[in-house]
Amino acid sequence: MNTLLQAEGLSYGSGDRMLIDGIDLAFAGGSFTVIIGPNGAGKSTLLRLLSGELHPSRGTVRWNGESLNAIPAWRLAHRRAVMPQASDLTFPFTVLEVASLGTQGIGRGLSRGDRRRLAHEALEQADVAHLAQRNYQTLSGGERQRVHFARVLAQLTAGRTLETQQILFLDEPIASLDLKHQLALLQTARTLARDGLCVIAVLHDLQLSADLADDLVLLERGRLIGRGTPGAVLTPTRLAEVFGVTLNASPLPPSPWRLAVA
Ligand SMILES: Nc1ncnc2c1ncn2[C@@H]1O[C@H](COP(=O)(O)OP(=O)(O)OP(=O)(O)O)[C@@H](O)[C@H]1O
Repeated sequence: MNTLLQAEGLSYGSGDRMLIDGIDLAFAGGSFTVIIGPNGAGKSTLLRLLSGELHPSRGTVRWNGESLNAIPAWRLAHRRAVMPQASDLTFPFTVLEVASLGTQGIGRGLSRGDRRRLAHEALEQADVAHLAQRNYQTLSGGERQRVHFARVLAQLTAGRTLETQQILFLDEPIASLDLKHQLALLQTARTLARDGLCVIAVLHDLQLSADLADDLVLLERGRLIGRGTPGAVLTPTRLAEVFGVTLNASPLPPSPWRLAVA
């Protein structure tokens, strides 16, 4: 594996509690990894540590061998985009302005017109171009989520004018989306991974995770319980122990969804 991002002995504590405890993980370009685990397992905390948004209490995160802490914020913004779980904006931005935020200060040799075009294209990719002039604050939860997906897509496209290796971090990106848009967003992420991007997402839907991910990272109480292909990680024993659910035969029975996302 051609490692792009590597976490070693990664730990994060709050008070006397370890929210992330001694995790070693490596991620390569061109891969789609999904972090799974029960509520409170530490998935968002891990994502924030890997993206450089949080600083570890112990351990390191390295980008191509270079400590994440040593990379200037502007360069990091070209290398990785983060779609957080919730993104409330207190300012009455239009949808186009929110998508354009992704390109602000990002990219080399881009004119204002180029940035606007990138934002528009990203809105189209996220199926919210028809809302471009709407006040973001008046949108539904799912529409807002799609606008933020457009924002990170625009950021990555602008960043590619300077950086060829990039990571997209997605924290429960489909939580508010209807089925069609869940599949569309994940399909877009998967296509980006096929084209060389490293995609790291937190998802709760184990079926979709198994269908779409190259590999899964399973967390429980801040610890790494499993890492590998969906078939290797989602064993009946683990599903019972970690999620408290039982399955009779195959860990993940055939689903009609699989046809749609193949
Ligand atoms: N700043 C903080 N201070 C104290 N505890 C925190 C802090 N941030 C998160 N936690 C706790 O750490 C644990 C892990 O939180 P995290 O949000 O990473 O979990 P998660 O796996 O993403 O959960 P969910 O599936 O519910 O979104 C939770 O028990 C949470 O209450």
